[in-house]
Formats: sequence, structure tokens, C-alpha cells
Amino acid sequence: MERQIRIGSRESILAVRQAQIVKEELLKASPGLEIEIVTMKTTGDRILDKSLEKIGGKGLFVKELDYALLEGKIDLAVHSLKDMPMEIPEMLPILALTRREDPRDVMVLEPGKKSLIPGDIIGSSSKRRTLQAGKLYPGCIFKNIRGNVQTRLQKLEQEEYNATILAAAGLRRLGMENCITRIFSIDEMIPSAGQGILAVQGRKGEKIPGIESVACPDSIWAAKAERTFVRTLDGGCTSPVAAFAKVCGNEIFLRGLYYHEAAGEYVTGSISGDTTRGEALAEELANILKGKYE
Ligand SMILES: NCc1[nH]cc(CCC(=O)O)c1CC(=O)O
Repeated sequence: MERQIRIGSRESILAVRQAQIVKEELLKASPGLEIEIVTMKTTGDRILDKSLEKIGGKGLFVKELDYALLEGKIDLAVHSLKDMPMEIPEMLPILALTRREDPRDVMVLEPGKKSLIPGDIIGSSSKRRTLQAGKLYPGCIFKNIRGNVQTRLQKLEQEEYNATILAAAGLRRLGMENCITRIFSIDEMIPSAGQGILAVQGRKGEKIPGIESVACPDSIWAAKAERTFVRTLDGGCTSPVAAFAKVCGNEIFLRGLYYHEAAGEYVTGSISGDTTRGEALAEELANILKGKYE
């Protein structure tokens, strides 16, 4: 069976590495495939001087790849699930969610630095991260930082930042875990919905041989619960939300964070139950947390 598959990816080193991971898994299942990785710049990668919230949010990282899929320039697109908008076009379904890489967030300090002291500057543009890290480092100052993983690490060397918070998954995929100085537990810092999971998107009705072997059922359950939690709270727009679900056999555990804009504070909570009820549980938890402010 000979078939050519083009996998579309953003241009960043991490995005290409992620596309390669999917390529390798596909090839294991279907050695006859001929797979090429096609990279493209997305609007989110082009505009680096504005915060994502101001220029239109998550969709900016996937739009160009959506068009390339629709136009048949690529056959699959690989994205970090956490970068995907809540609503996914019906024509471009997610065909597989990969086995989850380490979902936790980590601290990376500037070269030579051993620990953070009051007054140090932590670079992060994620309100989810700065809110939670603010409790762990009350004396530190948080400043926006943008750009891909490499750019951010360069900014630690060249600019005023003393530290930054990144996803363990990205650093591990790049083989850069040696720069991690602290791994935050799930309780210390609830991750972003989908963090650590890759989504493989394709065209509706089109079969990709071997795609089943890229998919991980536990990731589907976790993603459904986490994304339902986010959707129930705010539709995934601009306010910070965090959700992490873990499947253990027939049971799913979900932990979530809800930020109340007017109160300027957040609450967290957990829920667990039958794995197949993940979405109902997620809605329930979201409503319980929201209810604390009503
Ligand atoms: N927002 C960028 C982004 N999107 C996904 C990851 C990490 C990889 C993953 O979650 O699978 C990162 C980098 C980071 O947050 O440190």
C-alpha cells in the first residue's frame, strides 16, 4: 500500500517536532506510507508584539492550517490540543488524540540562577499561570512574554526576565528537560485543558491508514471532560480557566479552576466518577465553582 500523506505544521521547532512524532507513529502502523511534513506560518506566529487576547485568541494558530486542509494542500494537521479553539469545524474533525505527554507546568530560571527571590521577574503571558504562580512566589513580578519556546528561553538570557513558566510536554519533546528547575504539581498549578495532548485533524470522511494506532482512548475521555469544563465556564474566550482530568480504569478525576473577573480571584475544585460520565461531571464541577460567586 503506497500512499502519500502531507502533514501540516506550524513552523516552530516544537510544532515540527510534534508533527514528526505523529509521523513516526503513523509509519509504525503503516510502513508503506510516504509522509511529508509541510510547514506554514500562522497569524498567531506572525504577530508577536501584541497579546493573543487582543488579536483574536487561539484560533489564530490553526486558521491557516484549516484552509490548507480544506484546499487539499495537506492531509493532516497536527496541533497542541490546548491551542485549539473550543469549536472545531465539522468538515475538519479531530481524527486522533495522542497519548498524553507530561501535562504539568514547569519553572525555568535564567542561566546560572539557582532560585527566585522577591523582586525577580517571571515572564508569562498566561493569566492561568501568573494567577497560580503568584501564590507560590508572592514577591515576584510578572511580565508578559511572547514567542515560541526557543524565543522565550533566549529572552531569559538576553532580556530582563529571571524565569519563565512552560509546559513540561514541550520541553520534553524537544529534549530540553534539563533546563527545568521546578515541576509544579497538578495541585500547585492546574494545567490548561488539553496540555500535553496532540490533536491530529483531518478532512471529514477521509480515512488515513494507521490513524487508530496514533489515538489514545484515555486522552479522548480526558479531553472531553477538560474541554467541557472550559466550555461550560466561558466558551474558552479570554478569562483564565484550567482543567485537568486523569482516567484510572473506569474512573475519571477532574480538577478545575474558575476565575471570577469581578471578584478578581479564583476557586479550584475536584470531582470524580465513572469515566463515561466525564462530560456531565465536568459540567457539574463548572457549575459548582461558578455557584460559589452567585
Ligand atoms: N502556547 C504554546 C504551547 N502550546 C502547547 C505547548 C506545549 C505542548 C503541549 O501542551 O502539548 C506550548 C508551549 C508551552 O505552553 O510551554
